[in-house]
Amino acid sequence: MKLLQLYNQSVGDKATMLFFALLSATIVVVLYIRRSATSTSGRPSLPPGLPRRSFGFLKTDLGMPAWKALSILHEKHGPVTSMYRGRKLIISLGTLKAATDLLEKRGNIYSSRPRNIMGCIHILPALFWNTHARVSFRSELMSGGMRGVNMPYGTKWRNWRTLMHAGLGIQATGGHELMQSLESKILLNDLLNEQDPAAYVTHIRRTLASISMTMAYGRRVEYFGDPIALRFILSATGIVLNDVYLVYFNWLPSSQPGKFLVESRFLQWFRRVPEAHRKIDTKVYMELLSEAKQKLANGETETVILRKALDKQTEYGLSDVELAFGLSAPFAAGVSTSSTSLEIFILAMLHHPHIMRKAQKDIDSVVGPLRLPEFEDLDSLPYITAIVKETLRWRPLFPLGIPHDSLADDVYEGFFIPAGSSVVWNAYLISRDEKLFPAPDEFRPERYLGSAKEGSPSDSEELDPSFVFGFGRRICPGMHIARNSLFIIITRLLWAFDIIPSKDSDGNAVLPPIALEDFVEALAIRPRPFSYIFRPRKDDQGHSLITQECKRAREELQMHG
Ligand code: HEM
Repeated sequence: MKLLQLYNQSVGDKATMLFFALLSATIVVVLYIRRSATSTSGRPSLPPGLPRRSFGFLKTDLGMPAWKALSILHEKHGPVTSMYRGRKLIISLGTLKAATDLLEKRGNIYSSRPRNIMGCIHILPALFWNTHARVSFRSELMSGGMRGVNMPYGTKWRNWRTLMHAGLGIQATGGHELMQSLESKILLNDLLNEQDPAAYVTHIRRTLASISMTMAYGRRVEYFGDPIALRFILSATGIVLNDVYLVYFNWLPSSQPGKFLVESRFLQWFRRVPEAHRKIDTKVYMELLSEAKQKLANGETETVILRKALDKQTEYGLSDVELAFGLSAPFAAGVSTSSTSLEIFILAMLHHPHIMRKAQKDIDSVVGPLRLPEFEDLDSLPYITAIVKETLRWRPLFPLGIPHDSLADDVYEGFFIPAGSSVVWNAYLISRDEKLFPAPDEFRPERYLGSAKEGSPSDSEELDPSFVFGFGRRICPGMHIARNSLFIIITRLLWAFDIIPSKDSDGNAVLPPIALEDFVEALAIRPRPFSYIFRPRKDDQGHSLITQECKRAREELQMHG
């Protein structure tokens, strides 16, 4: 018996050893074959950067924000660099020229999006480094692939994009100005009456939420706690509600390994939560859609996107649910982006009071005390337009853009870019390009004005940080709406208030940090919550003007549905 046990044990040990020897040999052979298959002999090499790790599915923790890590790689390797995230090749473009050359001029190749089954598009940069993606565009499991921003290049995306252009494009922007103006009048009044500075931000978000919701569904967000709007904000922007999301965001990449995990049958337990969320999202969007349809039929609203979507529904073969998801885009993509930009503007004013005073002087001389600034003042207020541009450039909201996936093999500047690479543009580095923006760390609106326009690409071209809105076929369709919202809100805020720092218990002014490293890091950065005060700068007459304008705005919005 003992002999038999010893025999079994030794055979077992041998079998185990044999098994491991065979396994190791197989791994070596597979790695060798893969390496040879991807060898660069006979064709250009991949852009230099961080090579693939053998166990690439493990998290690549760079120990610093991704925009910084990739900027260091660019310093070493030039305008095109690469790194792997798992098996996914990430190509980073570090100059405006490289980004324009590929993402714009070769838009037929570089206009798709990475496949993203579980997490969110924000996860892509979030994967490089240890961070929670707090605001996200949901993806396949959570949206059934119905969110346009995540859609791969193709007919479905093009159809969705047509709707976006109809409702948000440059021709449509004029149609939204009245509503943007009325909402921002209400914002001024809300801020004037707000006693708690910590609540300012909720008024700003309400305003932007209402603007987006009205554009898509013809429905206002009257107060921040509006349940359907709140649900929508959480759902469409993916603001993290609970730890379950954090778990997904932390370990389920949009790269290939995550894809395999999600697709593996016995590991699908985690589908339940996102699918449950999708059900709730669908319910909210469908309710909003049917309410909007009703209003449209009764002539109570006129939303261009919805009308166009209904006109095209049959031609595009869109189900009601697809249509409802499609319409959620302005909200999903437009609220947190615009409100974070306003927070960045406020930070800039706290740190550069002389710029605020200069802007106020301009506004006072053009507008005076007896009326509010209007869109018609835009041409007379170039300094404010310059402040809007500088806000967008100074702290680019998407320091690495939103990844475009490539659809075909390509060669650029002698480097091979295989199909299926994720291409990001390093908006942070572009915003720091000394040739375009001398003294780039300074917040300096003057750089866009008069003889100071030393960074303009040419005499005929105006210096504009439009790269913050992306490139080519996927460029942000809401960019004009965003610029308009920023212009009217910033002008009115500066007309009505001084933006000043809060004080600590000893009465010293507290200036919040402004370094990008201090911001919350995700695909879109945002400042950590900070405090400040809107100090009214108008007399009683000015205050009653704000109150009256707000009352009229509410009535008018009521009339327009
Ligand atoms: C300061 C504000 C904003 C910034 C910085 C911004 C930036 C961006 C960027 C970088 C992209 C990706 C572009 C690309 O892949 O090349 C994008 C896409 C998008 N943006 Fe914006 N955005 C802003 C506001 C808005 C607003 C207000 C709306 C709608 C009302 C909007 C709607 C969209 C949509 C629908 C997409 C997806 C486009 C696609 O994938 O085809 N954005 N935005």
